[in-house]
Amino acid sequence: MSVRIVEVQNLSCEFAAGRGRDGRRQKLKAVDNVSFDVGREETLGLVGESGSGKSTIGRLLVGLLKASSGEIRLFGQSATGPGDAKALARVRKRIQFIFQDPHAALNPRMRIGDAIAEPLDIAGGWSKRDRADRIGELLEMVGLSHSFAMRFPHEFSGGQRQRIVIARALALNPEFVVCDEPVASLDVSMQAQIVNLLKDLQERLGLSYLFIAHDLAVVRSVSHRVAVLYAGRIVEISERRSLYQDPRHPYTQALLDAVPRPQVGRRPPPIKGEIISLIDRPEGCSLCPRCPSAMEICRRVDPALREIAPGKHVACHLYS
Ligand SMILES: Nc1ncnc2c1ncn2[C@@H]1O[C@H](COP(=O)(O)OP(=O)(O)OP(=O)(O)O)[C@@H](O)[C@H]1O
Repeated sequence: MSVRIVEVQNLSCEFAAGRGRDGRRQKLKAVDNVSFDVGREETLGLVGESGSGKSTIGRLLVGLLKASSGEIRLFGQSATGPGDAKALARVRKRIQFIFQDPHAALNPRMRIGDAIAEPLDIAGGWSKRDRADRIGELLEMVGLSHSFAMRFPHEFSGGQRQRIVIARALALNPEFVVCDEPVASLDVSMQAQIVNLLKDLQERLGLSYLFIAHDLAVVRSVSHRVAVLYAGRIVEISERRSLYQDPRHPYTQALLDAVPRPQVGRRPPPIKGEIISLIDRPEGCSLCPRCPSAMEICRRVDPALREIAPGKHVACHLYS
């Protein structure tokens, strides 16, 4: 097993959610007791429908949000406990975040060379010459000509803008990148190009990724392992091949059934029903109201995530 560079233990994150009917303050538990790790040069795919807590986990890892409880260790350094603040700041420089929407991520009035160099300017210490060389190097690294540096974002397609966003994320040589739905806003052929670019960069630069998506099709070719998230909890996590060939959790099976198939031509309906309330979580398994395999026990007892085969963890009473 490769070195673990990200270790997450029993992580939870709550948000204030106004007052309930009784006037009491309510909390929404977006991430509930989640544990996983990411190895060096590994991609962990994180998949779940809208509202399942994917972005919250990504933001917790890069320090944009504070955990309510649990522990995050980055390169061996605690990011949640009362650790060494300077050491943590050094570790944070080894981590970057790629946002979903390349249109929103780029300032329309900033030349793309300056946008890419923003992290260098913030870090400081770059001569004009080195800065210009680095911009050219980063543009070429993501498959764009260094002559584009003087252009503005509106001169580029969605896919090209995402390449620019990736170039900016790589400016300070990160080792771990949280990719939050990096291809969600692109058409299918562009999605494949960006996924291939990220894979290529991983090989060349030895990167590790947390790759967030709401669709199991998108993470298939890029992930070494995949974690499936439902209502803020991991319901299945395993090696990629095992997840796609032998999905065990009913929610993973439903997500796989919802993957579009070219020969069918249209997307089958996703699992019926709504995600449970994250404010007032009912007893028992969170999927129970929507689960085609629900049993009596599922209404009462919340299943723990258990290792049912080497490296394959599932939270479902069908396997207890
Ligand atoms: N800052 C916030 N304040 C209050 N609630 C929030 C906040 N951020 C997220 N939430 C809530 O937390 C839950 C999880 O949101 P999150 O964005 O992590 O889900 P997601 O799986 O990334 O969804 P999507 O695919 O739509 O981006 C949702 O119910 C969301 O409304």
